[in-house]
Amino acid sequence: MKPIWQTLEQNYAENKARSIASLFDKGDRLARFSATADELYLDVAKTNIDDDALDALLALAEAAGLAERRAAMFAGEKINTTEGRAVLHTALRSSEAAPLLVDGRDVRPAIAETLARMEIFAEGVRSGKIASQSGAPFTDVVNIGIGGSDLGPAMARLAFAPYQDGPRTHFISNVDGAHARDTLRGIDPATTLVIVASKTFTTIETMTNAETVFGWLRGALGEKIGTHLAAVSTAQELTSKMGIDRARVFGFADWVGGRYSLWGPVGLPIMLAIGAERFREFLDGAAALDAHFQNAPLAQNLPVLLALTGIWHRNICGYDTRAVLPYDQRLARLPAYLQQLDMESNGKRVQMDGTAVERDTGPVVWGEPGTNGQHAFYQFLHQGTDVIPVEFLIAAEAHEPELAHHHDLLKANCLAQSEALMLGRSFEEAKQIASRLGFEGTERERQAAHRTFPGNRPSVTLAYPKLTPFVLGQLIALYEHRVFVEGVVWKINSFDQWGVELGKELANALLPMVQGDEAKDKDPSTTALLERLRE
Ligand SMILES: O=P(O)(O)OC[C@H]1O[C@](O)(CO)[C@@H](O)[C@@H]1O
Repeated sequence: MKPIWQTLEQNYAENKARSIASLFDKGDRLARFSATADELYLDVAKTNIDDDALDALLALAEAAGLAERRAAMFAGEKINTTEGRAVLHTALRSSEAAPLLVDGRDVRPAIAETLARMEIFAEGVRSGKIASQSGAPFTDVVNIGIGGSDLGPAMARLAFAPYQDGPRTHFISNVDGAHARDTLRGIDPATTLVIVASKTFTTIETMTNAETVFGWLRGALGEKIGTHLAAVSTAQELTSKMGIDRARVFGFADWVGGRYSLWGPVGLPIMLAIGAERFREFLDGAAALDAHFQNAPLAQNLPVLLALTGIWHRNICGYDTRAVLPYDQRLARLPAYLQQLDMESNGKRVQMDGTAVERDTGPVVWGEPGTNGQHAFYQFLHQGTDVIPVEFLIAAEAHEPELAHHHDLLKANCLAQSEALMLGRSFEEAKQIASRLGFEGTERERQAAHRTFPGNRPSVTLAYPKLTPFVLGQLIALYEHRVFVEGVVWKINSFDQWGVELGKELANALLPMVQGDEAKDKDPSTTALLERLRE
């Protein structure tokens, strides 16, 4: 039997120029190339993957040991082998009762206890029972964190705007003082609760911002600011050093990766904004997708189909990037969130065993909400020299029934884009358009060339009834598991992030030179830049 990769490469070589639209002529393509999981519907039919290619891709997942790796993750085995850790963010949203052992200890009681403490705290703040120093209810929450301690709640905060009935939430992540300054402007420290969120509690950006924000609180409230503070971390002893009351510290274990952490205490700002009940719905959505990922046959399994489509585009077609284009303004931060989830997880160049990867790994992930993107970079998507596989997201219903005509336009645009990318417009059609515009002869040909769309550009679409907490939970879990499946096929560790370390170390070494020390052992380019950047 031919190796699976070779089968896929040959299939693509033979069918590269085939029209994607023609694939719909044969049989019921949609039945095989779409699938549902509770509220989510995934359509991967507008791609150049045919039945044989899908068979081979599914065989690839099986041959990579997907079922075993998946079972190992959910069972709490230490699949993050470079850090010697289990990977159990799924446990944070699970309502299963059977013990889940890590190092011989059941992790479920601590998860349940922390969630219950979060709920008491969040509902206390929301009701005004837990109040500011003056006794007035908290009106604002400032979350200080970066990466996984910021992107998840910041993304969800926007997504859940229709459900926001608690204090306003704000996010400070960048060490750039402008972020703190601009965020704090207009907020009253007397009624602001500050959450310091950091898995390690050593991240320089977060520690620096925390000191600045604490100073801001002290300026208004005096030295005793404890009633205005809370912390989220795995390093409880470090939170005490910062003077945060133990009762206000919400811990989690090292088997929750930063970029997978919004289901636990890192989600506290979301719970404060929308309440404990809605937050549970968010967890339930993710848990439903977890169950689907574990139980649905691979051929109808959303994360598997999405991952295999990604592998086809990355490894077989050789596309370097993928665009995530939510036709949902409230998912404006989803692409940024997915950049960390996907690129920090799968931007790897060695396999689990330390040898070089055999294939390209994670692509560049980028995107913007539709329809804004249409008026910016879609020109490139339709007529540029690179092909970019696109992932559209769209809800059947908006939260604004009185503005239904807006949503109709949004849906029409989303569908139009995937259709236009697939069908394109032939030179002949473009010539007819040029004729109608009054062009003749060679000028008609020239004008037609500019109005021709090559088409045959792939896209997938994710549709859901409405952007509810349950649906967002499903969506995020879907992307998490997609990243996992791709990582399994590429044989990489999707749960470490050594690639962020070198820059951190060099920044520490450079700081004294930025502050005036002589530049030592630096290349001429860096030395010259240091000179220029000194105040
Ligand atoms: O939550 P912490 O420990 O402050 O880390 C923040 C982020 O920094 C990283 O370690 C590296 O960027 C991310 O993985 C993490 O989400």
